[in-house]
Amino acid sequence: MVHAPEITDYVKTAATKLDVVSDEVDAVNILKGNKEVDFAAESQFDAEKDKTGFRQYEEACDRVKNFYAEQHKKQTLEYNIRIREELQAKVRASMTVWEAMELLNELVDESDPDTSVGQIEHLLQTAEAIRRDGKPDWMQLVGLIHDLGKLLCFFGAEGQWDVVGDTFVVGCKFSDKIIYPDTFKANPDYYDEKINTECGIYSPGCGLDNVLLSWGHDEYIFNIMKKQSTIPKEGLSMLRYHSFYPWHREGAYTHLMNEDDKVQLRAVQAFNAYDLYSKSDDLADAATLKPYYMGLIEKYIGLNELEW
Ligand SMILES: O[C@H]1[C@H](O)[C@@H](O)[C@H](O)[C@@H](O)[C@H]1O
Ligand SMILES: [Fe+2]
Ligand SMILES: [Fe+2]
Repeated sequence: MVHAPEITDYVKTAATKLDVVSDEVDAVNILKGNKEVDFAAESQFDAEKDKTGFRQYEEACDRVKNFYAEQHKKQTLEYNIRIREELQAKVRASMTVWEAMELLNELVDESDPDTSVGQIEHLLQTAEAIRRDGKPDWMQLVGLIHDLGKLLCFFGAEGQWDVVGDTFVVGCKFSDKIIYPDTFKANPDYYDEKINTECGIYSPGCGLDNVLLSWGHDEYIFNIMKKQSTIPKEGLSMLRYHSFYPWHREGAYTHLMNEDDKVQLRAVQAFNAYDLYSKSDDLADAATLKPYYMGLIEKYIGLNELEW
C-alpha cells in the first residue's frame, strides 16, 4: 500500500527543491500549527558559556586516550554486523525509563573528558537546559533519555569501547575528522581495499538512514525508541546522531547525505549544545523534577516496562 504523503512531506519536497532547507523547519512548524519556538534554531542558553574548555582531546588524560585507541582498533564492519544480529535476537531486560535512569547512574563513562557528575545528573541537566529555552516537550524528553543506551554496559558489552565515545561510519574510509585519527591504523578495515575508499560499501547520497554507524549507545537507544515510542523523527535523529561529532560538528560525510539528512543535521546540532554545554550547569534535583518528567515519559513512551 502506498503511504499517503503528509503535509510535512510536501513542505519538505518544496523546500528542498527551492533549496531553503534552513527555513524548512519553520515552515513545518507553522503548518502543524506549532506556535512554539523553532526547536532547531540556535540555542540561547549557551550564548554566554565559555566553550573553550570542552572536548580538549589532545590534553585529555590517559584513560580517555586508551579508551579511543581500543575503540578505533576494534570497531570493524564485521563486528558491527555481528553485534546488531546478536542484539536483535533477544531481549536483555524489562525496565521502565526511570528504572533505567537509576541503573545507569552506576556507570562512569571512560570516554568523557568533561563530566564529573553522575549520569542521572547529566540527563537532567541536558533536559532542563532544553526546557528552560522553551523547546518542545519531546525534545526535553530526548535530553532526558539520550544516554540511556549506555545501559549496554550492564548487558554483557565487551567493554566500554562498544558503548560510549564519539561515533563514525563503518564500511567506508575512516574520516580524518574523527578524534585521534591515527589510531585507526590498528583497525583491519583500514587496510581493506573494498572498505577504505570514500564511499566504501555505500553509494554517494545514499542517506544516513542507510549507513552503519559504529556500534554504541546512540544506535541502541535509537532502535529502542524507534520501536517503543512516538518521538518524532527529528527527536529520533538526536538520539541516533548525538555522538556523531565528525558529522554534526566537523562536517564529514556530506557525500553520503541525502536531502532529509540536512534537516536532521540542523536538529542534531541544536540538540548538541544542550548535551555538551549543560555539563557545567548547577546540579538538578532528581526527586523534585521526577513528576514533571514522568508526564513526558507517559506521553511519548508510556509508564510500562520497555524491552531493552
Ligand atoms: O565521551 C562522550 C560520551 O560518551 C557521550 O555520551 C557521547 O555522546 C559523546 O559523543 C562522547 O564524546
Ligand atoms: Fe552520549
Ligand atoms: Fe550526553
